[in-house]
Amino acid sequence: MSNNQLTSEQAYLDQTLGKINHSLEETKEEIKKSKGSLENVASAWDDVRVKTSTYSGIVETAMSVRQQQQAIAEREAAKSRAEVRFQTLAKQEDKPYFARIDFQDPQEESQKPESIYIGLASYSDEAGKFWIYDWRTPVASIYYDGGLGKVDYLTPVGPQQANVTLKRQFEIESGKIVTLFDTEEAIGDAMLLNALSGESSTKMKSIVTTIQKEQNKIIRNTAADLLFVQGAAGSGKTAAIMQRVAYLLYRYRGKLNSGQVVMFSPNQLFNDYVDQVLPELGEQNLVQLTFFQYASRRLPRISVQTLAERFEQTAGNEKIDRMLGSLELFEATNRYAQSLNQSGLQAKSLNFRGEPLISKEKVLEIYYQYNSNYKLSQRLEATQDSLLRSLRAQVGVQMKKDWVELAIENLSKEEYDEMVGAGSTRLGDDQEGDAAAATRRHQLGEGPQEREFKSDKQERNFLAKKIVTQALRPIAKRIRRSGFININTQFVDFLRALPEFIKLADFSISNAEWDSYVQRVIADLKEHKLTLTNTTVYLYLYDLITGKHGQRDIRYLFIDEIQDYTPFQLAFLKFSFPNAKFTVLGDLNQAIFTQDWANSLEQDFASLFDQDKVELIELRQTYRSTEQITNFSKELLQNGRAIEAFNRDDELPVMQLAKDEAGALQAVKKQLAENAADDEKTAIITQTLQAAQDLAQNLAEEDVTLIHSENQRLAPGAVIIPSYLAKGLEFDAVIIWQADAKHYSQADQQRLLYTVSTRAMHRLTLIGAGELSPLIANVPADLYSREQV
Ligand SMILES: Nc1ncnc2c1ncn2[C@@H]1O[C@H](COP(=O)(O)OP(=O)(O)OP(=O)(O)O)[C@@H](O)[C@H]1O
Repeated sequence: MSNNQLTSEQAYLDQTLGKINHSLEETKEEIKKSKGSLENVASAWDDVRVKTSTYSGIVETAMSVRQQQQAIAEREAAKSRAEVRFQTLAKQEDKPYFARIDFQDPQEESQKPESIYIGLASYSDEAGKFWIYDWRTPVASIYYDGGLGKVDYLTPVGPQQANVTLKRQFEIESGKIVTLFDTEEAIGDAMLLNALSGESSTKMKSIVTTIQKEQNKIIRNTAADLLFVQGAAGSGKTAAIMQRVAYLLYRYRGKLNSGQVVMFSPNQLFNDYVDQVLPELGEQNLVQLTFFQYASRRLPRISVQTLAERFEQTAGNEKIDRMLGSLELFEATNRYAQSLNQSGLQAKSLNFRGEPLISKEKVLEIYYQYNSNYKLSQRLEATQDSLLRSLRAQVGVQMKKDWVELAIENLSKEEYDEMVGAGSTRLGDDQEGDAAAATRRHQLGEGPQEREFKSDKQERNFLAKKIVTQALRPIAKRIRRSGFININTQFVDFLRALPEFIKLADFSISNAEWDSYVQRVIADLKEHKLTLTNTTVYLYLYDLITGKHGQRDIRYLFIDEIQDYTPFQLAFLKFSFPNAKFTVLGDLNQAIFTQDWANSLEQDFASLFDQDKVELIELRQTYRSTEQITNFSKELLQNGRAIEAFNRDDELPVMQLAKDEAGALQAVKKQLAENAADDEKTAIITQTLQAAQDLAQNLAEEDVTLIHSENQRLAPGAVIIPSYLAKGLEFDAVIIWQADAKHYSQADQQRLLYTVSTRAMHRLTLIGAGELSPLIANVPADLYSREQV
């Protein structure tokens, strides 16, 4: 960088900042003005004369109220526009841009190249000159996509070409250029290295200044219905999708809002970790939830298997879990539901005062009286209508019963007044609303006046009708909510009938194994418990029977850590969000719940989409960890070769093996102290929750926080955390606890060990007791150092 360049760039920056400052002052004025005029308009309410004695007076009053409301709404909109602009400008005042590119249209090479500056948001002055371009504009894509020379980029009107003559990156602090470098690369290594050498934090940061070419493809993709991102641990999958959300919100501004974008994330801690990225980019947060939350919210009376239970209880059920999570089962559920059109619905009697009012046989008779061409949802709707009619017919029957007589006798004065005063409502209407409105009208003296009865009989009949209608109301509600279907029994019936709908032998499951599994599910259901896999089947079956169509307003759905989902769950999500485009991210090497069969997940899920609309992007370069940590951890895998480390040098991972657990504990204490002295934030990662709790007890004297539940917040200092909660997170230093033969020896623990090792950014220490883990013994000896402690 020459001094001349620096001087002229600083001059440009000063000019830009001058403009921004000016706009900032103007916007401040605007806010003040709109606040003032809002107050003026509001005080003008006093001038609105209410005239109600004549018809024209009423019309006049209504008109002026309306004008007044409109004036307030306009002022408010202007004020909030100005406030948003003010916030953007205030951010720009600090760091207005981070890059510059010069380019020419290849068709017009005789002309001077155009220079554009790229920042977090666009800025143009009164004359319409663009001083800064938002990083999401089509032209800014040039910055991320290639080096110097000819570059293609996509605009809303089609592909464009540019001949890039300069790429310059800046670091600006408080209005001064700190560094400036020109690069021929897409994004120079120097800038990236700088971005990556920072410390870990409890909040993920935005990466807009250093988005890589492959990541840019993910961010700007608008064509795919299913965008499948397979990427190594730390390759920036999560980072890329957070910027993708910001991009989509910008690209479809006005048509898409953040409430229409949903992300399924691995756990709550992760939600907490990423929740600053979008606000940092000037956008609102998207809706984030875990699959567990989604499923258990819909089944408040069932306790759905938690993340910890799922992680610790899957052993022993692999074959059956695999079948229950398969697309074959999804299809089988469809076939079973279809068969209910002929017979097999499990109904419940609608009981009233301890006895069946409408028996389950009657419910079934109604359900099956319709033509077999009916869809399940139509059949259900027709049944609901018919049952509501039967219920209304019951009013007359019940009115004659003794319990009604007794209820009339026992009416208090208040109850009597209430009944006699308010208007009547019909069963099956939205009674709560109607009744409330009627009472309000009554209180205002607007509703029907207190009745006068011609005879005692008339009074009795009136009261009896009221009492019966009220008493039957919960049943009407149950009918409208399809409470006459016994979904628990239906689900069990499906499980029992399953061998007719799927070949168990294809999954190497014997009939006896299946029968005993069904018995276990029945026992669980009695205790109101369901595994996550079963919950999904249960919900899908329920949705098919009741004809639910899912949430049609959701336009984009993101699923992170897709390797922990079953094909069935994914198919269910596709069914539940029928209008959404899917972006799914995963690393098959980090499958810690679904094990080997995660390998077919990609094809399974893709098979649900139009093949022309499926795109796969692979990210191989890792950014999180140092070269040494990446090279070590990829050797833990059988197929880790394709992973490329980013050239960032640091110390080798260390394997510390103690004679016994007490020695290992000492080693952890020592390492914790060393990391703290070096200012490295440490996570001690255990395999299970139990191990984390035990270790926390043993380290009670140390300054560490146990993260035992996903509902906690990430604490700023050192933490102890079980493996399944560490997913997606990162720490300066990681200590893997019990990294020995006793705890990490099975082939299926390879991925787990890989997942936890790749949480480390700068320092990785594995601590164990007894024998060296065979999984670590497989790693070439020059990739780590060994210490006997
Ligand atoms: N282009 C980039 N510029 C700067 N930092 C980046 C870039 N890409 C990724 N990173 C950083 O690398 C780290 C890992 O990224 P991220 O968490 O998105 O990876 P991931 O693929 O989701 O990992 P995992 O599968 O292990 O959860 C983060 O700190 C992220 O900010």
